[in-house]
Formats: sequence, structure tokens, C-alpha cells
Amino acid sequence: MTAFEEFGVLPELGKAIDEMDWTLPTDVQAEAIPLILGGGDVLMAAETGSGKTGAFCLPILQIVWETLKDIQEGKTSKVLTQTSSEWTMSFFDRTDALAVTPDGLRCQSRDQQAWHGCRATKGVHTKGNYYYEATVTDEGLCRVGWSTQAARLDLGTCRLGFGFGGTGKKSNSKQFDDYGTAYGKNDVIGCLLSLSNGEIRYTKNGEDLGVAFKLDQSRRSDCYFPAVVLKNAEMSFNFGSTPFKYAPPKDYIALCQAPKENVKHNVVAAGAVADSKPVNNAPQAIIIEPSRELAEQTCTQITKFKKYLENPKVRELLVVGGINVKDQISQLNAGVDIVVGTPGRLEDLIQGGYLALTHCRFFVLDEADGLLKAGYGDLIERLHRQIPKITSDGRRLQMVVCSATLHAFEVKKMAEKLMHFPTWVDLKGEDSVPETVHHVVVMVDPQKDRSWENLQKHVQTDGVHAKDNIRSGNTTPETLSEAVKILKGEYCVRAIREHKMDRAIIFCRTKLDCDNLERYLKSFGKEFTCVCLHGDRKPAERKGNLELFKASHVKFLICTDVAARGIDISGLPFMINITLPDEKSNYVHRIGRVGRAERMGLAISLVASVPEKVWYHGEWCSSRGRNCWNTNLIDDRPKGCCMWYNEPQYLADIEDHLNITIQQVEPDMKVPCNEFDGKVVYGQKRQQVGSGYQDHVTQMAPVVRSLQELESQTQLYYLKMHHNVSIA
Ligand SMILES: Nc1ncnc2c1ncn2[C@@H]1O[C@H](COP(=O)(O)OP(=O)(O)OP(=O)(O)O)[C@@H](O)[C@H]1O
Repeated sequence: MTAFEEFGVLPELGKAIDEMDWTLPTDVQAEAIPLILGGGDVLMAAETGSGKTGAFCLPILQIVWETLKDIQEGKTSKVLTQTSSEWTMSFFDRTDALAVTPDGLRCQSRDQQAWHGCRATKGVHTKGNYYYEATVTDEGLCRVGWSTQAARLDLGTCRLGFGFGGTGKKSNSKQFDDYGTAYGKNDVIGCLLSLSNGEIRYTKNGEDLGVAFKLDQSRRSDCYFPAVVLKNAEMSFNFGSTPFKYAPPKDYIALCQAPKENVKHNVVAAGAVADSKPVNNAPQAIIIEPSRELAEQTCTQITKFKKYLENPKVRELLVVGGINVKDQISQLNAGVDIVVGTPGRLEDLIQGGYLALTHCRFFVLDEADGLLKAGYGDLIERLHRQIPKITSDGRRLQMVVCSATLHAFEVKKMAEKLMHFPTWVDLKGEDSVPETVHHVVVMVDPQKDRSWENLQKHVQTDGVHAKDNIRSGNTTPETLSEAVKILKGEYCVRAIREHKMDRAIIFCRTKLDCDNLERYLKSFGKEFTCVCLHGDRKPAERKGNLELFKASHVKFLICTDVAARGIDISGLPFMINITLPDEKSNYVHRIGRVGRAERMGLAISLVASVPEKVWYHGEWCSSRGRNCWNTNLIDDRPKGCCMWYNEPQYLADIEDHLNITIQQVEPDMKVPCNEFDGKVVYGQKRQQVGSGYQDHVTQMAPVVRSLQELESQTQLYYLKMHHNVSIA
């Protein structure tokens, strides 16, 4: 049995993993795989290169395959309708951002701005006096009581809903009146409905607060359901299936004892369950990635994992721009189980009705903070709203969210709103850089290093200073800025030569900078073969260029932040930042292209000591940069497309965010190796540290063996003691 199988992974998947030489799960995989297999929502925050892709692809693939198998074998027994004998809060008759625990006895809403409500699965009518208890289990605002099926879920804001709120107010038809006393965490609210007397009253920790509402004669024949509305709060419910904390008053009975003829089921139950019959264009999993390259990489990972999963076969599909949409539609129509895609194309296909969300059971946001920062928050919410929250076999929709930089406010806000009691798999508790990445900074100071004044050949600069008076000997900000651009080209070449780099990824700030650097490196002939990857290159060229680099046919990949996240190039030893990224989290992602899967990597960032004037084409720029030479500043009138880039400030922000001081090295690019023991070979695993997966297994083997022996002895003793079985 492989180590992965011990975590509950199918042997067929275990076999494929074994072939990939993954001996042990990484830490994040060990934590996240069982959680996802167990049906939970997971927020996965772990360093770059720590194996997050496998951590969500493996369990998803497994559950998707098991579901297909169940359908193939005609097993539909797991269907959950919530119309059985139990009294619970409804999974269906609730607002989106309110979560209900699988047992249906606890509700939670983490939205701080709005109220979210829910009704029970059953209600009572005609006659009788009924009681249930609601306990406040967390700080926040609650209102609890009774409502009819037609009432708004925002309890107490229409004439059919009757609530008692934590601020000591009763409410009906939006009228809030003083009633009882305020209540909060740990208080137990008894909700009483007397259909015989036509009244609703409450108790607080057993104390009767008196009649709250008198029901109109005309409303007495309605069916009343327990109901709650919460704002960033949590309440648990007891309808009488376990002993009450405070016994109901005389003449009242527990709701769960209501006679059958006085009970009605909530009609909002069945409609919201996903259909159980498979539909070709309705996949079970939607995985959203921020870039084409990353989507393709994740899809390839799934293809590799599923190699031995047979009968039925799982069908994955890549849905990204640049691929013929007609082909994608015909593939969707032919049947697909897992879709991996970028937001734009996914939404086009969904809104066009070509891709249905009705059978989706996994909604995955890879690089979630990147997706939110790129403005896809609304799209994510829109899609989430369209996915049924309960699958046809009674499982809850699972959401998995991951990134190396998940500690962002917008991620937490989204998780609170959309996720269901998510578990954080957070190994460090903050954004951090893996120990395998040696990252250093080189200051580019054109006042100290004046070599830029008399270079015969240098990189073509971005033309920001084309109209400025740039002269050697001159120290205007414009001249120094132009000097920085020239020096950065030189320092890049120097770094490559000093470290004998034969494979490196080089990040520039703009597409134009990438093109200029590509031309410059190519001017050295075979010494610096390179390709470019950025948004202005055609999809086929991007794909081809990445493949050339991955296959080591060229030495350097020059790119913008489009390749900052997720791209996995095995054993990549070096990375150069020509300019620090505008977005500080992208520093972590960029340098995380090296030092992956326990291999060592060196990341060198060039940082200008003086301000550099750069292009910044915002939405106000009609051509978004194409042939735009408006060198006015963005704050000028009329507004321009340039800004002064203050790199020392960006560096300070990054250091502050990561809570570290990044080591500085001299412009000769020599990196002291004492800290890294001098034995490091970038691109290789660190030697003699005993943490290699292979070594680890060898080291652990004897301990595991003796644990196994102890375990079987314990079991034998147990059998002997309790069942009188003799031990041989
Ligand atoms: N259990 C394992 N054993 C050995 N190698 C592994 C294991 N899990 C993942 N890897 C390898 O580690 C590398 C990084 O994995 P992956 O791309 O999933 O990282 P990540 O955490 O998603 O990184 P990023 O945050 O940069 O996207 C890949 O090359 C992958 O094949």
C-alpha cells in the first residue's frame, strides 16, 4: 500500500502517483486530501511548490470517479431529501450565505453586512401547542421564531414572519418593538407557538417573557415553521430529539412530537437538489484558474493521475480562450466530468447555455486571491449562486480555495460569504517563502555605478524618456531613470554569467520590457537563447514558447506576471526580477517558480535605488498601451500613461508583508553561500539534510514496523479481554 493510499486514496490513483515518483504526500496534501475526501470545504494556504494542485485534484478525481461508478451500478440509495422523519433546518429553504450543518441542527452566517435566513424542514398547523429551543452559539445578531412558507426568509420583515431578536425586540411586518430582554452567546431561547390560543411567546433561559404576538383569526390556519435570521452569527436548534435545556411549559410539547396530521413538509425541499441523472454538458467539478497556462497544467495533472482509473473513464476538459469554441462545445456535448478553465471562457460557455452547473459538486478556485484581485469576485459569486448546494446523492457542494498568498482580506470575505464551515489548511499562518528559495536583492544605483554612460551596446529602453533631455553627466530624475533601465539590462546579463545560468525565468513589468529584453538577449546569439510569454502573444505562441522552455530547448523565459502564478517547471534553478511586481503578493509567486518540490532555487531581484519613470496604461488609455506614447503622468491634466515607480518602497512593502529582511548582494552578483552551506546546487535537492522523501521512508520504516506490531498486539489483547478469544 502506498503512503497516499493510507490517506484513503484509491489504489488506481496510488499507482499513477507512484509512477510519478511521489513517495510521500507533502504536508499540505496530507492535511487536505482527507478533508476533501470527507466532504469538507477547504481553504488551502501553503507555500509555492508545496503540491497544492495534487492536494485538490486527487480527492476530486476520486469522488468524481466513485460517483460515476455508483451511477453505472445503479446505486442511488444515498439520495437525501430531508423530508424524512427528522425535524431539522432546511438545506434548501435558506438564503445563499447561510450555512447549515450536515445534521441540520446548526445555522451560521458570516456575512457582516446582511441578514441571512432559514426555515425548518417541517411546520405545524391547525391545532396544538409547540416548543423548540434555539441556542446562540457565537457572537453576532440573531432573530428567531416562526414563519409561514410564504414569509420572507428575513424573519420579521413581513406580516407572515414573527421574530424575537437579540437586541430585545420582537418584530413582524418590519415593526420592531421592545420585548423581553436582550440575549447573546450561550443564551437559550424557547420558541412557543400556541395554535389553540393563537399566540407566540418566548422564554429566555427558561424564564417566560410573555405573549409576543397574537395571531389574527385569519392566520391561525396557516402552517408555521421554525425560522431564524442571522447576521454574522450562529445558532443551534433542538426540536426535541435530544433533551431540552429547559423543559417546555405545561400544555406545550416538543415540535418533533407533533401529531402527523398537524405536520406539513417544507415545499422548498426537493427543487434545489441537483438532478441525479447524468447530463453530458454538466460536469461534476469546475476548477477556475487565473491563466491559460495554469489551467492547462492542472488539466494535464488530472490526465496523469487518472491513468489507471478505468470503467468508467473520467473525462476532463480544458476551457480556455484561444481554443476553438465550437470544438469545446462539441466536447461538452459528448460528455465531460471535470472542467478546468479560465474565468472568461467559462462564463461565456455557461451564459451561452453550453455548460450547465446543475451537477457540479466541486467548485475550486485555484490562486483565489489572484482571481479576486483581477476583478472576478462578482463572476465567482454569480457562478456560485447558480450551483445547487446539495448534490443528487445528498452531498453538499464542496468549495476548495487555494493559494500561496491566501492571507488577503478579500479571500476571507469571500470565504465567509460562500463557503460552508471551511477548514483552513494553513501550515505557516502567514504568506511565506519556502526554505528552498534563496532570494536576494541587488540595488541598481546609477549614481554609484556610472558604467551606463559609455556603453557601446545596451538594452533598448521603453521610450518613456524619448522626449526628455538625457545626457551623461546630467543627474536629473529623468536621466537617472533612463540609466536604471540601461543598467538593469547589464545586471541581468551579469547575473546570468556570474551564476552560469543555463535555465532561468526572467520577470519584467511590462510586455514592452519583455520584448526589449528578448531582443537584447537574442543579440548575444547562442549564448542567451530565449522566448517570451505575455498577454500580447497569441495563445499558440504562448503555448509553444512555454513548451520550448520546459523542454530546455531555450535557456530563458522572459515574461510578465501572467506567468507569476502556479507555473511548474521541474527543477528550475534560477529566477530574475528585472523590476519588483506592483502587487506585493506576486513577489511570493514569482520567486516561487524556483525552489519547488524540495529543489533549491536562487531568485535575484534588481531594485532601482532612484525612482524610475514607467508606463502605466489604465482603463483611461483607449489603446491599453498599443502604440501609446503619452508620457504625461497619471496625475497630470490631461491624464497620461506614466508614473514614477518607487522600488525601494515596493521592497519595503514586500519585506513588511513577509516579515523578513531580504538579503542584499553587491552588483558583482556574487551570492554568499555560507547560509546555504556552500553545498547547494540550484535546481537540485539539498544534500544530506535527511528530509528527502526517499530518505524519509527508509528512516521511518523500522518505527512504522514496530508500531504495526504494537497495534496488532493491542487488538489481540482487546479480543481476549472482551470476547474470550485465545491468543495463539
Ligand atoms: N507528494 C509529492 N511528492 C513529490 N513531488 C511532488 C509531490 N506533490 C507535488 N509534487 C511536485 O511538486 C511540484 C509543485 O507542485 P504544485 O505545482 O502542485 O505546487 P503548488 O503548491 O500548486 O505551487 P504554486 O503555489 O506555485 O502554484 C510539482 O512539480 C509536483 O509534481
